[in-house]
Amino acid sequence: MSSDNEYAIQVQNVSKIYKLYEKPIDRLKESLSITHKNYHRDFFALSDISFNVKKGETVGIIGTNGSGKSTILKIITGVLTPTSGNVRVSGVISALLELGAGFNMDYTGIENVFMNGTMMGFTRKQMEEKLPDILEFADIGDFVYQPVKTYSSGMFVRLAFALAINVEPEILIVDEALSVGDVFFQSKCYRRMEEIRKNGTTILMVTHDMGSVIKYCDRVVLLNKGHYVAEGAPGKMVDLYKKILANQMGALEEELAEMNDFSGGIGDEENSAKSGSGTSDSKTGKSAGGHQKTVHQGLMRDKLTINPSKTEYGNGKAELYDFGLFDERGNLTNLLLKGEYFEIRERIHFYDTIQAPIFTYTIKDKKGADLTGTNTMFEGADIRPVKDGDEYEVCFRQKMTLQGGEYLLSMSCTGFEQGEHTVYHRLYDIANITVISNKNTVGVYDMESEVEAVLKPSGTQEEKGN
Ligand SMILES: Nc1ncnc2c1ncn2[C@@H]1O[C@H](COP(=O)(O)OP(=O)(O)OP(=O)(O)O)[C@@H](O)[C@H]1O
Repeated sequence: MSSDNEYAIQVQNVSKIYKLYEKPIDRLKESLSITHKNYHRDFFALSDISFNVKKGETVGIIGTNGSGKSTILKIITGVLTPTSGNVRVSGVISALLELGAGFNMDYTGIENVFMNGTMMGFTRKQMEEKLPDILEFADIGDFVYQPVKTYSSGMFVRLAFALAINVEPEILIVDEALSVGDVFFQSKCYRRMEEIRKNGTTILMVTHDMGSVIKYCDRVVLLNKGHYVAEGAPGKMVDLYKKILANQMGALEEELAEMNDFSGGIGDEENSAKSGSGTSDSKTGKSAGGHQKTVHQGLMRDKLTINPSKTEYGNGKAELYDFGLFDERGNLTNLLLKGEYFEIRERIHFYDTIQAPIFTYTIKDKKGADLTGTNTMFEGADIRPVKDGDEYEVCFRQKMTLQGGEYLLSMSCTGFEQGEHTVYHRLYDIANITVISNKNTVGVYDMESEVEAVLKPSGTQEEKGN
């Protein structure tokens, strides 16, 4: 049972409606109308959004452009008021919203630091104590004595972030700010965020960088066009988000319905992936897009360990009906040795004409971060147009250089139709790959360094060793 004080942020049935007028004059006409005639239409930037953030959690909000991410952050921080619903916040918020929010452009950097500190409830003395850390973190030199309107966007974000993160906030809210600033500053910010997160700060972040979402968030809320879609484990939510990006709304709804069948399952990694019948609907014999399926015998995939959860989507013009993973000795296996060559084979049946199909594979870690992958387009493979009834067999051959560990393999047949990226059939996290290694190096993969070390003892001739 959850008690109220376990939450840092509670968002309850929040809607934000903007009045949109066709012409500027309509606004005036409406305000002067004696009959109270409407000259506007209501636009729901947010429709009845509810979610909670527990104290100490790092939660990400993701969604396509215009889905309402910034709007909800602004409502939580009090910059905007909701049209209906309410937000309860427990703790001092430090927010890094869009560039410029909370800063007075005519004030110097230092003056802005003091002004924002006061707004957060700190005394001048407290801010004076924090100032050295803030300035050191921002590292913009004498510019702190200049009005912020003279700053480059990079300098501005350095100061704004340094301030937001060095006041030891109870709740830190970050909106996409990290995409500005150079790579060194970004990594410094992430390190600092990691520190304050370990100290128990609640973090709510909006970002389009799915790698950061998977790496830093405990939980993710997915919005679309102002509506709440789902919340749960980062890897799962990123997969749902990719469906929205690929316009696979049917597949998305199917998956959401399955997630909801597990009452109370949303937000729980294990429960949010429903056990299903593998990658195809074996009862109806239909492909993802509803075409009558061709039945294939003697499948490679039958000899592999595959994900029992339902993990497919696509418009049904193609079916990736079989795949295999072969080690250097030609064994069909999920087990590979680091350093050996291996093959990923895919067999695809087509139910329609496709001018330029693309075949792909991706390897992810357990948290859902893409580690590597390629496709026939990147590789410049000669792929011909296909028609109903055709089949393709594709083989990717490469060396396993990932460190020993457990990984997940996804694959798909995609393409472009009228310039739009189209997913014909995608199987994600369909099989595991276990990499066995007798020598691990640092990080996710091994660059297979060749080492040459030369000892030069004092007073002797040089010795060479490998
Ligand atoms: N002042 C406003 N008047 C009218 N519509 C607005 C206003 N501010 C935002 N909107 C609209 O509300 C919707 C949500 O905007 P918001 O900035 O919250 O989206 P977002 O998810 O943060 O998008 P992005 O990823 O592009 O930053 C958008 O369609 C936007 O055009």
